Amino acid sequence: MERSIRSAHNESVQVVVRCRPISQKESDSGCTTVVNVFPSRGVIEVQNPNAKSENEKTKMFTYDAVYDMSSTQQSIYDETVRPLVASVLEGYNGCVFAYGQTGTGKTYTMEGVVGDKDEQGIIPRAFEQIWAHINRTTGLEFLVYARYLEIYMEDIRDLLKSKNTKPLELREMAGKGVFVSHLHSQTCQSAADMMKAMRIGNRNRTTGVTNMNEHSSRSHAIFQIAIEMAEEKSKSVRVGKLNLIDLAGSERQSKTGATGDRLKEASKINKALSSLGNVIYALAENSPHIPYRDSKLTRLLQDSLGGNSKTIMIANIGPASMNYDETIITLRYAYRAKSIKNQPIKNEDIKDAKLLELQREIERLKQLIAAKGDGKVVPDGIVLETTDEEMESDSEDEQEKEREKMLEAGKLEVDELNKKLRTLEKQMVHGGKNIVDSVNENEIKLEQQRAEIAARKKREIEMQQQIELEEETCMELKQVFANLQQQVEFKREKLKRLYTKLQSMRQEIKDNHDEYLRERQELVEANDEVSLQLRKSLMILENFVPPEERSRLIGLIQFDENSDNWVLKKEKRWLKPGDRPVARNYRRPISEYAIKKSAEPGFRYRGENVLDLKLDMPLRTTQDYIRPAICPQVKAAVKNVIRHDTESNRIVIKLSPHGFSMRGISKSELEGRYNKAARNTVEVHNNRIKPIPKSAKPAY
Ligand SMILES: Nc1ncnc2c1ncn2[C@@H]1O[C@H](COP(=O)(O)OP(=O)(O)OP(=O)(O)O)[C@@H](O)[C@H]1O
Repeated sequence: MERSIRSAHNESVQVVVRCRPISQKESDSGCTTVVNVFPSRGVIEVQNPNAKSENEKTKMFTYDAVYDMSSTQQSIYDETVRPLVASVLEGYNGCVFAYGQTGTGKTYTMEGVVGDKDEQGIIPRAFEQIWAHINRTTGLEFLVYARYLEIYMEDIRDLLKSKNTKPLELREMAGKGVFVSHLHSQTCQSAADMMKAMRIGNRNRTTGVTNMNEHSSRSHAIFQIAIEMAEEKSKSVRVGKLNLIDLAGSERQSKTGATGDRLKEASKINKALSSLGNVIYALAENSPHIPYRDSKLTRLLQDSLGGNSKTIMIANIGPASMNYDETIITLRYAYRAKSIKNQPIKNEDIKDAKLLELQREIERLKQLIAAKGDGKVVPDGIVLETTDEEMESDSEDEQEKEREKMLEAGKLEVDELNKKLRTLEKQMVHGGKNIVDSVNENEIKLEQQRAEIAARKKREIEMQQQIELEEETCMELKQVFANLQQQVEFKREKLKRLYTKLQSMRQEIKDNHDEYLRERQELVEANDEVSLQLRKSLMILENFVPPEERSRLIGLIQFDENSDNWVLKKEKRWLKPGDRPVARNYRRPISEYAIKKSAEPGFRYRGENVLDLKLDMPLRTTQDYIRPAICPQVKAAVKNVIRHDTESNRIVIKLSPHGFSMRGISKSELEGRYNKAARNTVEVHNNRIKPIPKSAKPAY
């Protein structure tokens, strides 16, 4: 899709934080509330329940807006999301995503209680706003479609299709950015249509139970809405796109009680979220490399973070003391995200919009119907008007019959075309259609008032933050000191305040440094593991793969941008006459016997790639050797015989005849070795080591 070339202005990602009420489970387990929210100043304060010093006690963060436990779904929507959806309706890209620890209210904020007017979340409210706008706007034609996908364990799934479909691929195209290929687009004609799509998708979404949340979202879910709009009969189309994202929760495995598959799932979730954190970090630091390619989530969010979208991040936190660490991590991420700058641009004059295609098809059908409808054209383009000569040659009756038959067929075709036209026209929505229903004076006034209040509140927070900042610098100037003592007192007070601030900043730097060290350690460990794997693979390649096969593989390997992975190209093999094809890289049962054989364990083809094979380990190893059990009586009898024989110097140790020649040890050398340990008590005779009777003299 082309984008208009317009000078874009920088706009920061808007970050808001919402703290949910303490849950019954948390208060039952004796947790206290450690989060204080100051909505009028946009400030969140968190008390460290395990603080060892005064400096560690309170942490303070400032955001664009903060919402406390009593905040309503309506206020969050009106104050933060409504202006963004209004921009999308003008042709901008918009993105709202909820981030936070598991069980902190991301799904509640994004979806809420579906069907409950007060409790419904951002997604259903956005549907209402979009359709209220369309129904009120006259003179515009709209084409609206929805897509719903989830990223589960790094696989992309279409939530509007049945659950067991193949994972979808990510693609990247110049001018179109990153997109998911073959994702189903559901055309919508009302908010109800969108709600239906959302319900279908939610039924297909992967959820599970964890210690922290009974209905935990185990995947990242993205609801995409595209709104194409054009003035009637105009060829200039604008497209607004909205991404509404409910991320899976960040979590500590120990807290969620994850084991087995759930643990694997959790580590994938954490990996994707940590790559999101890395992208946020790199953008905030203005790093030259932004690691978007590290996960599918970050690739899909590329436009929303540092791209051409207007973006709101909603960081969800819980107030309980037991979640202090996770809360701080979320607040830090959110704080970093504040400095990300996007360049939103209006998508205008889009040449490959579906709306244009639809308009063209409708126009074509209309022309076809008009041509067929006036009775001149029947199927296969036969012209019904007959010439005088023809009239003369055929009988009138026959001609009449023929004509009726053709007209009938023509009518059927026109009906079919009309049906098709109606279906296509239905997909396109003419703005202002339900103007009577939706233009309720009071409702519009109320909406305007809400928008005004929201804008005023935003201004107030900004002003308050500005005032607090300036207060520190201007206070001194404003103060008129009665005497020197007062001045000293004031300065001491100021110094104290600044010192506290300095201490808290030092602590924050220390915490950040500790976190950095921890992350670095994790990276080093991950790197070590990857290096080990690499070394192992290289070792196999160097020692077990013939050089010609190795260079063939190197020639075939290439990086696939779409799957973001290395793949083996298909090799073109030109067979010379008489050559027999050899199975490479795959098993190729060619006869019934081979098929039967291939089912047997250990069966292999000559041409198989050894890299794909697992080592056939022996069924038993020497380590597994279990001595045969000997009954104690037999053991005692054998011991007794040995003792008796040793005492009477009759023991003979039989040597393998190869022992000498293989090792090249001479008779005298062997005797020397044994006698060194056995104090001149053995002799070698006819390959046998014999103890020398105590009475006899050594032979040398
Ligand atoms: N602001 C709120 N007011 C009232 N209840 C809330 C609020 N936020 C969350 N809850 C309740 O907390 C519970 C967990 O919320 P939710 O499922 O939305 O969490 P989540 O962050 O989406 O979790 P996960 O990451 O595991 O999917 C739900 O029962 C929800 O109703």
